Amino acid sequence: MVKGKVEQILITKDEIATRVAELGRKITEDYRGRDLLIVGILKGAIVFYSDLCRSIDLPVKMDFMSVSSYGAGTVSSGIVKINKDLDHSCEGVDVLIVEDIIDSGLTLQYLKEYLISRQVRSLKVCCLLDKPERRKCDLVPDYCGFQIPDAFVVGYGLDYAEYFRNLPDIGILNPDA
Ligand SMILES: O=P(O)(O)OC[C@H]1O[C@H](OP(=O)(O)OP(=O)(O)O)[C@H](O)[C@@H]1O
Ligand code: HPA
Repeated sequence: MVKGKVEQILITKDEIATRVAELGRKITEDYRGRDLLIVGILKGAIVFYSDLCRSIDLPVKMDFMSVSSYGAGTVSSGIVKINKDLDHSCEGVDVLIVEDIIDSGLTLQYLKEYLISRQVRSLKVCCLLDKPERRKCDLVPDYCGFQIPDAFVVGYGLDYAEYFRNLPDIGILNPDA
């Protein structure tokens, strides 16, 4: 089923694993001695989140938000909707948002403003993939796995119309599929 729908593997599972381990080491160094809350953004970040958290060697807390702005398409509607908020207060807490991808940047811009308004102690963003060419706002991640070209990608948590999230590699979607 996947054959023909993903036209090219962009990042292999081994390359992802190596980079996730590097990010985990860096985050461990940066947050040593601090109380960190890692916020995963459902659903796209789930696979990256679970691998990244296990590569961070610190006593962290985990929470999730669910937002959506793409529906079943490949272009952001620009309207970000919070479907699930944090379970606990984040006031005075060091928060790291974990995202699968930054494309237009509108989702993260909205989330950052929202969490800052809830008076976090500090706020940083870790994304696996960044498409800087597509940016519609001024947003730069603090930690980034890979910069990628302007193509719609799937796998390792990323979907098209909810499919392909379970692919172990990241590939470019065949636009005709
Ligand atoms: O930078 P942007 O243009 O805002 O795009 C990035 C967002 O788009 C995807 O979420 P989506 O709304 O598709 O939901 P999902 O995580 O459930 O797949 C992705 O997980 C990011 O949250
Ligand atoms: O390239 C992408 N793939 C999957 N979801 C996305 N959300 C923004 N960009 C993408």
